[in-house]
Amino acid sequence: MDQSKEQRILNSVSYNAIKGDAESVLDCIDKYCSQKEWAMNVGDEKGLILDKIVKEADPTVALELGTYCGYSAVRIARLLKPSAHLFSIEFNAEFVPIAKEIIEIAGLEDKVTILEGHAQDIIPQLKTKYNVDTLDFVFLDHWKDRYAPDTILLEQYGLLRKGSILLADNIGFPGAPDFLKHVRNNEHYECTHYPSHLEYMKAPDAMEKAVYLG
Ligand SMILES: Cc1ncnc2c1ncn2[C@@H]1O[C@H](/C=C/CNC(=O)c2cc(-c3ccc(F)cc3)cc(O)c2O)C[C@H]1O
Ligand SMILES: [Mg+2]
Repeated sequence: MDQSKEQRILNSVSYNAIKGDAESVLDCIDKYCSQKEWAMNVGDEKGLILDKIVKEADPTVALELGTYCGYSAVRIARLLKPSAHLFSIEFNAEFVPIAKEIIEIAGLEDKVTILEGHAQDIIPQLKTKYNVDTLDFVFLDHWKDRYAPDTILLEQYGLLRKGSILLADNIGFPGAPDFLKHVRNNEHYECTHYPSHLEYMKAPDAMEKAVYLG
């Protein structure tokens, strides 16, 4: 059975990246996905916006929805302070081992825990099973129609605190209209829009930051 695109991305990282060097892992994936096979990583341009918001948040506990190959997990985890941790939720059993391997090549396996399952099943367990109090930063990059319901779950399970920062990918394309409707014109959120471009393409895209006000 020939390999998947995600397996080919891992092969490229495993062969070309410098072990323990997160930047070289990111560069390798960006190079492969812009020159060989497009893939839905947040990419280098929107990645700079992600970096900026993560640095601003300086989170102790961060959550990512939609690990995929682990590109944004590496992007986030490389900026975390020693005591900080990233939980990343992924339900596709094919992607989990690939992401784990890519995160390990980046030398960040101690900073990231991949939780295998559907976000709607895992979010309710974060406090009880994973000893999370509240989340300082959340990166939403999973199925776009899940952004809104999963944000509401985070609220309902008391996982957001005054100042928790949500950052959502693909607000431009494929778009997440329900999420935007939920956070904009909502007294509990302060939103900022970041126009950008689709990963590895010229097409427009955007990210939205929504700070929870309590
Ligand atoms: C609910 C839930 N729980 C756990 N994992 C979940 C989940 N929903 C998706 N996931 C996992 O996240 C990943 C899914 C991400 C969805 N992202 C996308 O569909 C996506 C699509 C595009 C795109 C742009 C232009 C085009 F022409 C075509 C596609 C670009 C992107 O940046 C994307 O994130 C993988 C999946 O297994
Ligand atoms: Mg995305």
